[in-house]
Amino acid sequence: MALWSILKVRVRASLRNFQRPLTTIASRVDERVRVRLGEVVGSGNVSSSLAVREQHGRDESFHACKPPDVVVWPENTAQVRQLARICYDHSVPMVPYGTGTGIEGGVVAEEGGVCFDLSRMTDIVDLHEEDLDVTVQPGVTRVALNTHLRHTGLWFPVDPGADASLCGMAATSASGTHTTRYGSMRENVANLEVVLADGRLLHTAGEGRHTRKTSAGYNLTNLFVGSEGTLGIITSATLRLFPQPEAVASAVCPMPSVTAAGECTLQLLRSGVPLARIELLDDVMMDACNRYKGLDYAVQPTLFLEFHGTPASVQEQIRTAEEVLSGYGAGQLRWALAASERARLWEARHQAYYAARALRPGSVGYVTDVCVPISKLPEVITTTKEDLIQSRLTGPIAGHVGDGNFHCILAFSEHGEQERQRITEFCHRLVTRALAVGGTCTGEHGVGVGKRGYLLDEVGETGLEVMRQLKRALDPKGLMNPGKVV
Ligand SMILES: Cc1cc2c(cc1C)N(C[C@H](O)[C@H](O)[C@H](O)COP(=O)(O)OP(=O)(O)OC[C@H]1O[C@@H](n3cnc4c(N)ncnc43)[C@H](O)[C@@H]1O)c1[nH]c(=O)[nH]c(=O)c1N2
Ligand SMILES: CC(=O)C(=O)O
Ligand SMILES: [Mn+2]
Repeated sequence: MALWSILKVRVRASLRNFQRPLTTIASRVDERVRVRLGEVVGSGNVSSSLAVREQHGRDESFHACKPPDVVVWPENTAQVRQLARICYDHSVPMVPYGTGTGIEGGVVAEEGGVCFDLSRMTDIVDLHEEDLDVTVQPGVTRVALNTHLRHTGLWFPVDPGADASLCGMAATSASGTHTTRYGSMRENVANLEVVLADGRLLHTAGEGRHTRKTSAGYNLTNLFVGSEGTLGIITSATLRLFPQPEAVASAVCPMPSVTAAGECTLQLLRSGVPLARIELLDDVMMDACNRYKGLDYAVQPTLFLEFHGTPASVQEQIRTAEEVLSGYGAGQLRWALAASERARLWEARHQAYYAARALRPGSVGYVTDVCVPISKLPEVITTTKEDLIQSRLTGPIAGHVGDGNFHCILAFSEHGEQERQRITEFCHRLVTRALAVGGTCTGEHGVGVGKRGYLLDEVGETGLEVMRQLKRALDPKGLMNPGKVV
C-alpha cells in the first residue's frame, strides 16, 4: 500500500478510537440559542455573518476553514459563564478563540457551534511587581503586556513569532526564542481561571493564589496548559515575570553546515553559558529572510545568539561562546548591540514563517514542529535536510535549537495535490524519526487537528486513554472544541 494510503488509514483509525461521549452534539445553533446568546452579550457582540464566521473558522495554517455557526465576543468572565451554560444546556459545541495565530488548526470549528472570541477582555487585572507576577485577561497579547510593563523594569519572555494572546499561548503551551533560558508557558503559568463546559468556574491553583511554587494536590494548572480549548475556556492567566536584563548583546554567526551548528549548540549548552537565545536558520531560510526583510546576511546556516546579564557577565559569556564557536568553524560574528538593531534582527527571525511563504507568492504554509532530546538534534536535523533535498521540497529550516526544537516551513500551492502528498510523506518521516529517538511530534504548536494521528504513538494506549478519561470527566458532553487533540 502506498505511504499516502497508509497515512489516511492511520488517521481514520485514530479518529475511530475516539469514544464519543453519550450525548449527541447538536449540529447547528438554532434561532432560540442565538437569541439567548444575544441576550447575554448584547446584539453588538454576536454575529452570524458568513465573513465573520469564515474569519474565525481558520488560523494561520493551511488547515481548511470550517466556520462556527455564531461568533460571540464576551466582555467579562460572568458572560463567558452564562454563554457556556447556554451551550451546555443545548448541547452546542464551543470553540475558544484568542488571536487566531495558531498553526495546527486549533480554532477550526470541526462541528460548528459557538466561537468565543475573547479579544474584548483586555484587562491587566493584577500586577504584583514585588512578587514578579501578573494576571491578565484572555484578550491581552504578549506585546501589549510587555508594552504595559516597560516602565516597571519587568518583562514576560515567552515569545512565539506572532503577537498571540497570552491565554491562547497557555492553551497551546507555546514557547519561543527565549525558552532555552526562561522556559515555556508550562514553566511560566502560576494559575489559571477557567470556565468549564457547564459554566462552573475553576481556579487551577486556588482563587487569588500566586506563589512561586505549590505542592497542593494535582497540578491542574499544567493540565490546562496545552489543553487547546478542549477542557475549558481560560478567562485569566497568572504569569511569572522577570527583571529586564541590565545588558543585552545579540549576534549573528554563520556556520559551515547545519550539522556543525547543531553540534556547536550542544557544546555551548554544555559549557554552561546561560544563553538567552540560540536559534538556527539554514541557508534556505537565511536567503528567504534576506529577501523578505531586505537584509544582507551570508546565505549559509546561521546561529542567532543573545546574551543577558550584567555588563561584566555578558562579556564573560561572550568570551566562552566565542571559544566554543571557533571550534566548530564559525565565521565572523556580526554584533547587534543597540536596541533598534537587535529588534530588527529578531523581527527577521520572528517573521521566518512569512519569509518562507513569500518564496512562493500565493502559497500556504505547512510547518513541522518536532522536538528531540538535544543530543539527537545534530543527527535529526542533518537527516531532515538530506530528506528535503531528496524529496525535491523547499522547506527552509528555523529552529529553537537550544531546546532541540526545529521547524521546516514548506510553502505550497493549495491546488498541487502531488506536491502536497510529497509534503505529507516527508512530514510523516520527520515525526517518525523524532519519535524514534525519544522526541515529540510537537514541541510548541500543539496537536490541534494536524497531529492527532501521532498522539497514540507518542504517549501510548494508556497515556491516550487517561487523557480521554480526563476529557470525559471535565467535558462529559464532548462540547469543548470537539475534534481536537484526543
Ligand atoms: C508567524 C508565526 C510564528 C509563530 C507562531 C504563529 C505564527 C503565525 N506560533 C503559533 C501561535 O502563535 C501560538 O500557537 C499561539 O500560542 C496561539 O495563540 P492565539 O491566541 O493566536 O490562539 P488561537 O486563537 O490561534 O487558538 C489556538 C488554540 O488555543 C485555543 N484557545 C485560544 N484561546 C483560548 C482560551 N482563552 N481558552 C482556552 N483555549 C483557548 C483555541 O481553541 C485553539 O485550540 C508559534 N507558537 C510557538 O509556540 N512558538 C513559536 O515560535 C511560534 N511562532
Ligand atoms: C513558526 C514558528 O514556530 C517559528 O518561526 O518559530
Ligand atoms: Mn517556533
